[in-house]
Amino acid sequence: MASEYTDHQTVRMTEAEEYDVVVLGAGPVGENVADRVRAAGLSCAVVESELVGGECSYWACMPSKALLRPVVARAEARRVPGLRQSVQGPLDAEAVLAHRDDYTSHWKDDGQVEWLDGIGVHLYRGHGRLYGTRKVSVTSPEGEHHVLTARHAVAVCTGSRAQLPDLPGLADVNPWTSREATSAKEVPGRLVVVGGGVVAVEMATAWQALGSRVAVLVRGEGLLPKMEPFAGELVADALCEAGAELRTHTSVTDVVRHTGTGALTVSVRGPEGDERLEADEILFATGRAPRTDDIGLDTIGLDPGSWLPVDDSCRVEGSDWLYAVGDVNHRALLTHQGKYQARISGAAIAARAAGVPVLESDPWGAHAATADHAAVPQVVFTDPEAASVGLTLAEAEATGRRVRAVDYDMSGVAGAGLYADGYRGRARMVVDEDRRVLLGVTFVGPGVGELIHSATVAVAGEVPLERLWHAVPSYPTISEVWLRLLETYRG
Ligand SMILES: Cc1cc2nc3c(=O)[nH]c(=O)nc-3n(C[C@H](O)[C@H](O)[C@H](O)COP(=O)(O)OP(=O)(O)OC[C@H]3O[C@@H](n4cnc5c(N)ncnc54)[C@H](O)[C@@H]3O)c2cc1C
Ligand SMILES: NC(=O)c1ccc[n+]([C@@H]2O[C@H](COP(=O)([O-])OP(=O)(O)OC[C@H]3O[C@@H](n4cnc5c(N)ncnc54)[C@H](O)[C@@H]3O)[C@@H](O)[C@H]2O)c1
Repeated sequence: MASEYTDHQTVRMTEAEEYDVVVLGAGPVGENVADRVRAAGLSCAVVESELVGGECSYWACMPSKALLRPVVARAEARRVPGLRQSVQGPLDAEAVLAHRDDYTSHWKDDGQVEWLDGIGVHLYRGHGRLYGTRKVSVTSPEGEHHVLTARHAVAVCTGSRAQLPDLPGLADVNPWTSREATSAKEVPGRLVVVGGGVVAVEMATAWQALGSRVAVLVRGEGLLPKMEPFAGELVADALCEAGAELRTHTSVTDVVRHTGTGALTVSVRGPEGDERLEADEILFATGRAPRTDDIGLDTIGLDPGSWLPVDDSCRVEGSDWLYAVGDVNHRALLTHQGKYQARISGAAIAARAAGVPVLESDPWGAHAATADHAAVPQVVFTDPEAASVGLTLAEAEATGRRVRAVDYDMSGVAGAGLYADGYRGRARMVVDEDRRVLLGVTFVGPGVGELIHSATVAVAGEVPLERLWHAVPSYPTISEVWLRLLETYRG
């Protein structure tokens, strides 16, 4: 690490303000690091440039799920005989958007600030930057400067932002990113969605059901490429049945917004050659970039704009005081996994501050985020839901282990048939044949989001197959798919 930064022209020094721990970024992850270190009796300051609660509360998880819940509930109700007839009408888009607004507290963070206050964390509003070893400078919106010193640790929890492709003039047409897709006040007539990942499928599902005519453009083979192939296939079928158009092997080459009408012409290249699509909005759901370009990484010898690789206690490699937690370390860009890392790193910071000589850093120890490697769960809140934990078959095979995939058509489960008429879904478990434990599980189908934690327990707990036979699923629930998977494995 480089020695302390001394450019006093960049920041006017104020009297040093000292804390045990300084957290940069008050998203869900920064909040949880602060909570953990406070619970261990350390003093803590948090620096936030926008809203306490971060991307998740205002432009990601919460608004997107508030938009999707009525969509999925209506689709499921339409599959229940006796109820179907009552839910044939369109969604009340205005009411759905109003519900979404309530869920984001109308983009106000008073509640979260009160919570921080309640746990005794000092909030500095403003843009924070590292300022040499264990120091953070903050410039408030009013132009006031503070230099905070951390006695033990600085935790960078600045998250990620949408990554736009490098198309000339793209910024001039004001494309939607995940922020606009989750906060838009009106339903666009025609929406082009670029990308086939989680943001793309969730937002295509939501806006198609809210009344947009959606076209999804995917440059690769299909949707949800990070999951088992059948997940993307089932979600694609459902999106198309809902009226969306899906074009694979298709890339955007140009986007023009017309003055006057405000409409867009989107030039695309696909299997049919070059074409032009007309749209009212275009959403780029093309991945994320780390928010590290302007956080003073250069003052400690690190590269601005890079993800921050960490060890299993979330400490930045080569440092004894700098931690990077949540999206910014690029381990698993998910709120629940970032919060898990916050619990682990908070405990590690507290243990090191207390002078504990040896941390519990063995796999699955209290100071090791082992689940990041072996048991990351994710639910994609589309209709049908897609939920997974651990490794896909392809990932498991790539580790060189002797593995076997066991598949089951979930329509054969009694509880699934009761849950929805004509239930369509599929399950896969990936078995480590030598250890006879599960490496990964994927469920796709209505209602599987609430099923995946059972698989997370099995994978993280490395529960032997022989013992899984004794975990008896209740009749008649969808969970009986576990029994069917075990029977299929036994043959
Ligand atoms: C549309 C969408 C839907 C999603 N849905 C889900 C979901 O359903 N479930 C799920 O688990 N995950 C979901 N995610 C992912 C989830 O939003 C992220 O994993 C999560 O927000 C990461 O939390 P974080 O605290 O690391 O970062 P963020 O939530 O991005 O918070 C970082 C905070 O740091 C602040 N900050 C940044 N730079 C500075 C600076 N220099 N000074 C001061 N403050 C700074 C930011 O203002 C922000 O408040 C979704 C993502 C998107 C885009
Ligand atoms: N329910 C959830 O858990 C949830 C919901 C939304 C987002 N998230 C998380 O947020 C993160 C971001 O999601 P995301 O969907 O933006 O990213 P992603 O990485 O999952 O998907 C991005 C997709 O865009 C494609 N792409 C990239 N550049 C492109 C280009 N120039 N042209 C066309 N396609 C391009 C990629 O091939 C990829 O399939 C993910 O890690 C995801 O796990 C989670």
